[in-house]
Amino acid sequence: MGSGSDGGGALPLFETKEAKFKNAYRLFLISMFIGICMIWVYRITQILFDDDVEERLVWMLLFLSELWFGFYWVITKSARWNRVYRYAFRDRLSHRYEDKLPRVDIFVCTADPTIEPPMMVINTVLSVMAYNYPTDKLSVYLSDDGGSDLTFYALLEASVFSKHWLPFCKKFNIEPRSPAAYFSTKSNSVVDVEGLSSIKKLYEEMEHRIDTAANLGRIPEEIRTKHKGFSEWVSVTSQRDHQTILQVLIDGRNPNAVDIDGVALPMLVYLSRQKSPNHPHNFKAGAMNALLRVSSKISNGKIILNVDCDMYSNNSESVRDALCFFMDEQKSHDIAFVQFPQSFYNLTKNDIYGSSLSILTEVELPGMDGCGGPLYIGTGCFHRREVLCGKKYGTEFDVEYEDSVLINKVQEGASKLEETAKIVADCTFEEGTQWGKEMGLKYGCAVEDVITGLSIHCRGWKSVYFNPTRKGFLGVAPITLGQTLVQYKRWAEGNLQMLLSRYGPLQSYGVGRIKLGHRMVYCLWCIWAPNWLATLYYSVIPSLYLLKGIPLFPRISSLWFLPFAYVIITEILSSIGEFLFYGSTLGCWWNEQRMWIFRSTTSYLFGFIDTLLNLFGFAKSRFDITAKLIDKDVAKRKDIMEFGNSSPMFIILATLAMLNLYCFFWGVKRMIINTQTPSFDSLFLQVLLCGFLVIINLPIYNGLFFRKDNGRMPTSVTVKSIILAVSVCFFIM
Ligand SMILES: O=c1ccn([C@@H]2O[C@H](COP(=O)(O)OP(=O)(O)O[C@H]3O[C@H](CO)[C@@H](O)[C@H](O)[C@H]3O)[C@@H](O)[C@H]2O)c(=O)[nH]1
Ligand SMILES: [Mn+2]
Repeated sequence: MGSGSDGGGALPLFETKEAKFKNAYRLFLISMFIGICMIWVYRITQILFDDDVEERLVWMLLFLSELWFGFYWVITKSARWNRVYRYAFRDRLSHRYEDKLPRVDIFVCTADPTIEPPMMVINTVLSVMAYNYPTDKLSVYLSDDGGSDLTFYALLEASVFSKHWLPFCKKFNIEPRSPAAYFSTKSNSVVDVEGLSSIKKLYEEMEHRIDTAANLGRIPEEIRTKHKGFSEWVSVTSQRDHQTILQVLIDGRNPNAVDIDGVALPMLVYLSRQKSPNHPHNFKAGAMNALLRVSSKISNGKIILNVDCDMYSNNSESVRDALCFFMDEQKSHDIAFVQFPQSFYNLTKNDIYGSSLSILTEVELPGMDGCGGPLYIGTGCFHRREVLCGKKYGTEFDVEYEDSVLINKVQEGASKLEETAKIVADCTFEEGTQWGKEMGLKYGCAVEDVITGLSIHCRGWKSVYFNPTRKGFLGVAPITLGQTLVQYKRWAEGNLQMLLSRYGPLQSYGVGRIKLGHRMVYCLWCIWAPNWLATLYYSVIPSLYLLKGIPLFPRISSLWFLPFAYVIITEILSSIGEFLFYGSTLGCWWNEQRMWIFRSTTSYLFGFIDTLLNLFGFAKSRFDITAKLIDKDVAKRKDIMEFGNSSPMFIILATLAMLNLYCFFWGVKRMIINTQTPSFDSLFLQVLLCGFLVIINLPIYNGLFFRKDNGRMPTSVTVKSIILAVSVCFFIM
């Protein structure tokens, strides 16, 4: 072991294990699938030809909905068919490669100083500067699409604070290395008290200065004179119209760039690419591509880590962990990127908006890893630079990691470097090039990350999903219902655009390169949006027919009842099982069921419509940035659902809730009073479905009628939803 870089016969740097009880689980899935087929058979055979036309139509559409759900079920379970789990051995990596570690460039993206506070951004930056990795091989780039001098100022402060923070982290080997996160953990007793209080004081002073500037609305003159970079803002008139601003805040090549212990600091660069109203800037994808080019002129790291500005590093070993997957002598040759899960630090106990993504991170991504590799989800992801720049998988790929020392030899000063690197961030630079198409991140899709990952898979590469016990990255999940639904709308829209693009998993592009199973799992996200149709149908029609007293499901005493019961019960139990097994609560499961229905009838519907509008050229693509600032008033109510405005999404939700409430009570009442209508026996499943929807919607009734706080539903929503729901019921009766 450890006999040189060829690694022949050496122990592997990573290991892959299959999930336990795989075959038993597969058998179980097959039994469920048989149940689903029986439901389809029931719909086909039981259609009554002497029924009236309307009822036959309703029945057929119900069948189509169930066909869709069954199909979607197959897709979701395909992501569970072959789960694998990865383990990295970074001690072996250090042993074999410590002096040959590659350069790593870290890209942090921010876009708006008001909804992404600079203090949060620099905490993320500091956390990644403090990785346990040779500092001369680490470069950190901040892309600021907000073009804000406040963000620049905060980064300048961070560059000074890092001289104290990095030695502190390394001396006491602390975790996590985001100062704000670290100061709020309770377990920092191992550190010496004096050291802790003095670093905390430095941090608080810095925070105070930044807050003062933020409240002032401009950077005070005495600060502006301290760095030449501020002069760039003299000519900046707007966020959307300015020249490229590139400032090397710490020049890692400079022997004077050291911390208080005399240890070299990582490179730290601020970039705000040129913006002009005449050029599309392509949101985050455009920012990433500018970073790719600028960094290639400065540090040109072979490995690139991309994080969103709210995702601080929670584990100082992540770079080394990721490298285990890139540097194994036998198994690394086709691995293009290593994706860590998106995890969040601001979740409430029962995760009221279902934003923990726990099933995605614990079940679906390991499942995708088993059949070709996880998707690229935009943050917490390590890429090989060449792959991100468009390289195909093939023999010409060199796995040689020895760094060319070229960059170090360049003896030009930082200002000279800024001048040369700046040019590639101009908005005209990409004209007539393959950037955004065959090179870099793809343009024109609301999920630039996922489609870029897919195109990499189409070029023959694999990817790896790594989910260590100590989470690699922690970020901010949206904290209001509105934000959550808008975020999902963007995702649903982007994924549907992807399905329709030439990379779409159903398209022929990439056939043969990307396996059927892998395509199926990709579909899981691609077809989120179309779910709205079947879900909406299922949450309206059976309830209205309950009101009319017409049964649409088999009676309890019929044999056809069995497949329904089997599928419903096993699906509920197995999904509860998944939640509990991965450390979630029953409450989380319940909230996730609610959010699935809410998203389907709002985010997915709107995402679907916008995709179509976009396709036919009626709408321009946009990127609604998720707010990371937590409003104090909202934070007080974090355990109840936050509505607060009269978004059209809320009107839909409220109308559906009212409709089901009405159908449930009138339907049941009529069933009891009027003996003409069919009995409970034949309406049981409909009552159950409608009752379930009523219970799911409890937070909506609460928001409509009982709450007094600012997070309640506005009265206008209450009025509109009641009128709409009542009219639908009268119309149908
Ligand atoms: O014009 C823009 C817009 C956004 N961003 C950055 O993109 C990141 C993600 O934006 P956010 O609003 O936080 O979106 P989320 O929905 O939380 O992001 C998820 O989904 C996005 C795709 O929809 C991916 O880009 C993200 O990486 C992924 O975390 C943030 O750091 C932004 O600063 C830019 O740099 N430029
Ligand atoms: Mn985000």
